[in-house]
Amino acid sequence: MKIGIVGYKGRMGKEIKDLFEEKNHEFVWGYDKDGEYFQEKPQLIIDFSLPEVFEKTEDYVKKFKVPLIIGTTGLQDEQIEALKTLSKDVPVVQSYNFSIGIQLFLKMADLLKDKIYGWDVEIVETHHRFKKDKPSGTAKMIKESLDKDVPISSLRLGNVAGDHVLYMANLGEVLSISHRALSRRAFAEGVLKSAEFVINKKNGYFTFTDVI
Ligand SMILES: NC(=O)C1=CN([C@@H]2O[C@H](COP(=O)(O)OP(=O)(O)OC[C@H]3O[C@@H](n4cnc5c(N)ncnc54)[C@H](O)[C@@H]3O)[C@@H](O)[C@H]2O)C=CC1
Ligand SMILES: O=C(O)C1=N[C@H](C(=O)O)C[C@H](O)C1
Repeated sequence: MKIGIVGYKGRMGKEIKDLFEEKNHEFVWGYDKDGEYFQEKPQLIIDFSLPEVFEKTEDYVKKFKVPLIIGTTGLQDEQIEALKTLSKDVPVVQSYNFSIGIQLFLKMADLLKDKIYGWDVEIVETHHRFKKDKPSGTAKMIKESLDKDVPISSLRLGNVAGDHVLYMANLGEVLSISHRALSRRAFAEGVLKSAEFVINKKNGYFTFTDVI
């Protein structure tokens, strides 16, 4: 595959570029703060940047008419709507977490959500000090999967790649589900799976749940 990355100079951008190149795919196009890198037209675009870059990504996806995989967090509702509109013309995969472990976490949360009536439920997420958004996109996905208003606590500590814990307690016991990304590689692997999934699709809106 010949890939393009929005945010290619960032932490995730570099991890994704490295992984794809290790697997003999080619990085041919990029967009970052200092503009465009152009070698040739990409076959798909991957966006790990910031919500304020979204419109630029949208323009490039329309211009190249290629699939989009987007992991940028903190998107506004209107931007998610815009992705759904875009997906009528090109395939789109959107997720706030591309790790397999978080997919399993969401399945466990779904299994438990009807069985913890009256329990205290809280989410704690911990990330590196450079993270711009709070709470994390993953914490928002976990909360959404529970169908109820659950408090989220956010810690910003050192270089933590991404920890999420769902605590559930009654007066006699505490149950928790926890996930720790040991590095950004786990997310990049999910992006590669998504690229293989989406590359030959014509259009449609997908999440990482659809991919695995
Ligand atoms: N969905 C997932 O599995 C994951 C999502 N993320 C999300 O990915 C995004 C990026 O995370 P990191 O790589 O850690 O951040 P980062 O700050 O290292 O990288 C962001 C990149 O976007 C570029 N950028 C910022 N403003 C720009 C502008 N106006 N125009 C063009 N480029 C611009 C920066 O120069 C930088 O290279 C965040 O939203 C983060 O929450 C991060 C890890 C996993
Ligand atoms: O910014 C990060 O680093 C991460 N962001 C995502 C989020 O906001 O949930 C996913 C992951 O936890 C790392």
